[in-house]
Amino acid sequence: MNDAPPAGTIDLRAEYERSGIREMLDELDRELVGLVPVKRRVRETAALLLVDRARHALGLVNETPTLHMSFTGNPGTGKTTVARKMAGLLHRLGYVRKGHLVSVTRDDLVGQYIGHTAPRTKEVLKRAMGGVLFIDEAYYLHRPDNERDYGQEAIEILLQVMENNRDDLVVILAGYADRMERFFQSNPGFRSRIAHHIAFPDYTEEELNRIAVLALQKLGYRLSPAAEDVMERYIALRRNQPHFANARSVRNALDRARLRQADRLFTRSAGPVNAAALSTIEAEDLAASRVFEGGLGIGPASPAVSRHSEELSP
Ligand SMILES: Nc1ncnc2c1ncn2[C@@H]1O[C@H](COP(=O)(O)OP(=O)(O)OP(=O)(O)O)[C@@H](O)[C@H]1O
Repeated sequence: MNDAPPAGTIDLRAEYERSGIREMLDELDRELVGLVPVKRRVRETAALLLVDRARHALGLVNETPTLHMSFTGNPGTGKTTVARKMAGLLHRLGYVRKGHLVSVTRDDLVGQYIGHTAPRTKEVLKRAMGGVLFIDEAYYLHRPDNERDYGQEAIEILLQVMENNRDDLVVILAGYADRMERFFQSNPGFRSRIAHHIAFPDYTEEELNRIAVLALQKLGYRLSPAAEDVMERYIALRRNQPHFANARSVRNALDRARLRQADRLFTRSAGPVNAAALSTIEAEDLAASRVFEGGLGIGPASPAVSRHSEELSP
């Protein structure tokens, strides 16, 4: 029996399996909580590229599609993580040679003195060739208040490379949606070179809680039931404080909780500790956070008094 499709046809399903794209999309689904619209867009992009490859193979097109993208959203919403996955996807489908991600900000591209910017930008572009160049807070390249800003030089080089090296470099511009929109308005060259705009929503409290559990699981830790409640409160409070950075704030909080757990075990354990003690974050490890200054948000003023609240009361 011959599995090859009839001449002049292409089995898209088989290509999907063979290229490893399915595996990659499944991984994206498993590893990232929420982000439903983003995952949908990544899946659509994969389908578009599979179809483009098939069209190439049948001689219907011979142009490389424009793959430059913009990822907009607040800090810690998964933009860098998804960009890394996107780089892998583009590599598996043969759109970039190596599939690595080079993440930069204005300071990596723009020099402080005359003559420093072009070599800097070119050096970054050289490193990124064959992969994805991720420019975080890309709008800082443009300083509308200063016409002689060196950022303009970097912009011009980038625009040229985005046009001429489309077959070996994908550029992703990332940052806050409103600032990016203003940046595109004053730099139409970028807008016209970007084909895919993906918006990253903020996580809901429930998603942030799931992110916490998943991140700890990956590290081989767990929250005690009482700590789960404190985590929920932590997220509810932290979300409304300045400098909140979605999943990143959650991960940082967990890093600090692990430090406190270690300190607690070290200084207060009377005898030997078992695996459970070594892998459990207790309520107090989280409750010591500055976010709770002024109390744990538990008591008459708090509408959601939990079943573990008495354990946390002073
Ligand atoms: N949906 C998610 N599920 C699980 N972990 C996530 C999710 N989104 C982000 N994270 C984790 O949160 C951290 C921050 O994510 P990432 O760096 O991708 O965000 P970002 O949008 O690029 O933020 P910034 O631009 O501020 O760096 C990473 O450790 C990442 O693994």
